[in-house]
Amino acid sequence: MQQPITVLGAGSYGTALAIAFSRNGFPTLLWGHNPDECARLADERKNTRFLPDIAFPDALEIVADLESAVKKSRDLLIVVPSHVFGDVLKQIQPFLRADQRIAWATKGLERDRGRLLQSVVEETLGKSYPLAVLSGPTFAKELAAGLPTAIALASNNDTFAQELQARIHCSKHFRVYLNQDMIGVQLGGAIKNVIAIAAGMSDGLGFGANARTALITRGLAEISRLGVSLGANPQTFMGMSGLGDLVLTCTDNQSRNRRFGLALGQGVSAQDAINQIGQVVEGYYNTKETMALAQRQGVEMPITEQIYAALFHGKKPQEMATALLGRDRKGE
Ligand SMILES: NC(=O)c1ccc[n+]([C@@H]2O[C@H](COP(=O)([O-])OP(=O)(O)OC[C@H]3O[C@@H](n4cnc5c(N)ncnc54)[C@H](O)[C@@H]3O)[C@@H](O)[C@H]2O)c1
Ligand SMILES: O=P(O)(O)OC[C@H](O)CO
Repeated sequence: MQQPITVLGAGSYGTALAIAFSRNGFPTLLWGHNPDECARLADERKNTRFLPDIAFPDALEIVADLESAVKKSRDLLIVVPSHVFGDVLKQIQPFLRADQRIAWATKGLERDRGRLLQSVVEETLGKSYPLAVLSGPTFAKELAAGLPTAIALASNNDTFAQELQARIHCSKHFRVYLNQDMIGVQLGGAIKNVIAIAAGMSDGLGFGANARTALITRGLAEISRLGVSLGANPQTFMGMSGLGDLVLTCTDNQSRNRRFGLALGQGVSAQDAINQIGQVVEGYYNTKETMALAQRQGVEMPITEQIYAALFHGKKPQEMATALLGRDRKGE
């Protein structure tokens, strides 16, 4: 009998990944923290709020009780926003089995302390569980709709990596690339959100394709510098969780981080922009943490610095552009 997988987090992406597993025929449990929402998902057999056109495959079961969601599967995939990631780990801890394997597709850094999520998992749950992270250019709606998509998967355990890859990879529309670099794969997915806010702001200010592309390119340089300082392989940032996700998020309006930046560039306040979007904007939460991490590592991140100044010190978008363009001349 096939082993089930439990997806924890029934937002747009958790639901899309649960659909991807169950569409491949694997028994998949999907847990959300709101019992009313779970009842609605179970009743309607679709996520009307986030993915209204996609019916759940038969292999997808909604589970409102966290204890049974955790206990029924050896493999867990956590897909909640980064600011509640640590809380969810604490909630699942009492229910964990000794043979559990834990993956996540959350893109972000630890709330307040700004560490990689792997450190949070290891600190909260110990170092005995095989771990894996999924990250790459994957808008939930396109993935759920079965449009061609590719992603990176990194793990500290080869067997877990291969088994997870085999379950979610689908030769018709979902390519899953294995990557050995857990640090780089986590970092690329987290920091691209901040750069996407910058690209959105640039477009919101009315700048053109040159400016957007310069931000993507220099943003990639920032991400790579920070990643290398943490021990990542620079090559990772040329892959799905680096360049891939950065281009996707900086250029397409499905991205909430980009739309957030667009609104800021057009003069909308951060709070109004967040309210208008009505979903998680990871870069908003993670800019502060990224700044803290860069400072700890002694890494220069000029674009991130400007986004931080705009979000938390009221710097105007036009002043940010002037500050970036007016930096000292330097080599590439
Ligand atoms: N949506 C995408 O296209 C996409 C793609 C790749 C990665 N991601 C990442 O996936 C993660 C989840 O994002 P999303 O897009 O699914 O968010 P979303 O805004 O669609 O939904 C957020 C979900 O989090 C749930 N939530 C809120 N507080 C919670 C708590 N305390 N415990 C458990 N669940 C809680 C909400 O009920 C909601 O279902 C983020 O890190 C995001 O960057 C999203
Ligand atoms: O909507 P965003 O900006 O959170 O981006 C979603 C995904 O991370 C894209 O890969």
